[in-house]
Amino acid sequence: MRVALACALATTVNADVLPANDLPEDVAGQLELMREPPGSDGSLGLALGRPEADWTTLTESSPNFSFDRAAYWVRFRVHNPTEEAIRLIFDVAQPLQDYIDAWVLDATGSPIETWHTGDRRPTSQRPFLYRAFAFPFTVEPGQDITFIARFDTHDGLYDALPMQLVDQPTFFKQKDRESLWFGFYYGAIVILLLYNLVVGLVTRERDFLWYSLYLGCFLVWNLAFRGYLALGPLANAPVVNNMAVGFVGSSIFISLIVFTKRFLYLSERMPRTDLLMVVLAIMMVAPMALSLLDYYALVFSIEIPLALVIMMTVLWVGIYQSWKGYRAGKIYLLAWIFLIVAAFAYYGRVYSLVPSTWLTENALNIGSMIEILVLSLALADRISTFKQQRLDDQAYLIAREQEMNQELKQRVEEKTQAFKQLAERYEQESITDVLTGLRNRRTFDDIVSQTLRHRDRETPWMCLALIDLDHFKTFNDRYGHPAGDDVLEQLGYLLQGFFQRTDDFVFRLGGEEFGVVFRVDSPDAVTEMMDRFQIALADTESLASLAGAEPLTASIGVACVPAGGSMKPADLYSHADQLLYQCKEGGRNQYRVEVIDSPGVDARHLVSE
Ligand SMILES: Nc1nc2c(ncn2[C@@H]2O[C@H](COP(=O)(O)OP(=O)(O)OP(=O)(O)O)[C@@H](O)[C@H]2O)c(=O)[nH]1
Repeated sequence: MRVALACALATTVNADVLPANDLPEDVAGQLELMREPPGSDGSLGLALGRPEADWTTLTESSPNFSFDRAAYWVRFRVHNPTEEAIRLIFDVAQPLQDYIDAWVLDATGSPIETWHTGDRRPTSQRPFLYRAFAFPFTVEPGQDITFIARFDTHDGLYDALPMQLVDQPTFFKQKDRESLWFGFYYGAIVILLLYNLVVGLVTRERDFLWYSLYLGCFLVWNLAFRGYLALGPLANAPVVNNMAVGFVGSSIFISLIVFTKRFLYLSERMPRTDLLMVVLAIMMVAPMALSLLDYYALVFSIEIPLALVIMMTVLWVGIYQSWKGYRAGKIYLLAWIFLIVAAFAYYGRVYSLVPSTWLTENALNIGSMIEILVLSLALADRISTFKQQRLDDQAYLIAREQEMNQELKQRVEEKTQAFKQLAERYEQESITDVLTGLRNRRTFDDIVSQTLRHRDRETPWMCLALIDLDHFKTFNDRYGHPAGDDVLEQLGYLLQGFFQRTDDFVFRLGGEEFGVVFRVDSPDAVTEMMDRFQIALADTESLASLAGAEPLTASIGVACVPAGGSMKPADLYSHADQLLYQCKEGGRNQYRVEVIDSPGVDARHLVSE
């Protein structure tokens, strides 16, 4: 089949002698080709000794012998019909050709120039420093020369061999343009690589790091594939450069798989395809390892089909996710379409399926550049989406926090209010007598002293009445303590009802003793008040019904003093208490009123009748 391929590229008609001053643009049909018979020692002598019938015309300018262990010979003749020497160059723009031996022979068949080069030989053996292989020679006026070259492989794998024969100025002009173009291309990849690497390191987003690894592998592979690696520091270590093509080539696909898995969430969205991708990545380790053992043809016979399956799979992933409406999937598909179209254009040119133009020549570079750019943009877009998501999350958290703070504040307020009410209740309870609901002794001193201090023109007199039930012990003993409680309660009601002005204060001071703080415009009104009270006490039905046989009576001591004076509460109390005592001594059921104009002076004493 390989022989058939070689024959398909050639016809049996031998090519003409080429005029050095008027070279055809395309070498297709101008070169002669011979497949070296097995067992040949590969020497120039043996090739020259072959019958002419073994040579066929090469109809392709870029033949590809693919997998073939045989060596191939290419030959052409040039004549310089002019008066001047013409400098030409035979360019084999295939940086990965393993071995090339080339000779320029004069008309007698003697070698004028000899080269032994190829990417498996040190770069220093090249005619000059160039990423591929170009052979410069001069055709003197009237001279006929024959150029003959032998192409051989390390272990039987050829790539396309794009050939051209041009004058040297044209060649260098072309290569200057090419260098510029590649400079832009690699520069752009390096910038994108650094950008993704820095973003990955700063954001700790591993997608960027895997993508950077993919870019890094792609860059190194491309430099090796395009022959630039052989011009670098490892120029004279061809084995390493050859290993790099296979090793880094496999790495590209492994890093691409990891990136795709993460970028498109394959394990969640396409678990079966994810598994397939993992298997393919593991399989890719085989050519990687083989490349280290330098099994070049074997590496590519595994790597190429695997790469095709991977490319088809990632294409499927892109199509499926686009169909499902995932944004990342759409961008990914777009990026891959560019690369795939470019790859078809490039290889189509190699196999003469599409015309060889600047665009098809550089299709891979353009396509890969767009692919890389689109994926970088997709990643950047993802970062901005993440950022937006983070901002949204933050905004949500802030709003939630505010809401919770508000809730907390409200709860604290409610609790504070409840505590306040509770405290007020306790406070109220602490100053309230449980049985009668009247004020107890606690606030008595304060209220007495406040009322004593407060001058009022309308009611300038302040009185303190101490009311004590008579023979209450006997009542208790006779009717029981609960009945006594009822009496005290009813008396409380009575007092509250009787003294109900805003500046009247009724207290249960303890036991069956009650106190009333009240104001009057004149002390003369007090006796009349006390008379009324005694009547009320006797007439109050509830009390009367409780009292039983003996009516309930009380003794009352009332001390009155003009408010705003220097009378002390304790002294006032003591006066009232003494009056009460006198009432008890005087036979009970009576009141005594003492009017103290100024403390200790001119006290008027009024007694109930
Ligand atoms: N039911 C009842 N009795 C009380 C309460 N507090 C005090 N007492 C009783 O009131 C009585 C007061 O007795 P005394 O101080 O001897 O006074 P009295 O019997 O009223 O005699 P005089 O005051 O001298 O008329 C006692 O028997 C107390 O137990 C109370 O809250 N409820």
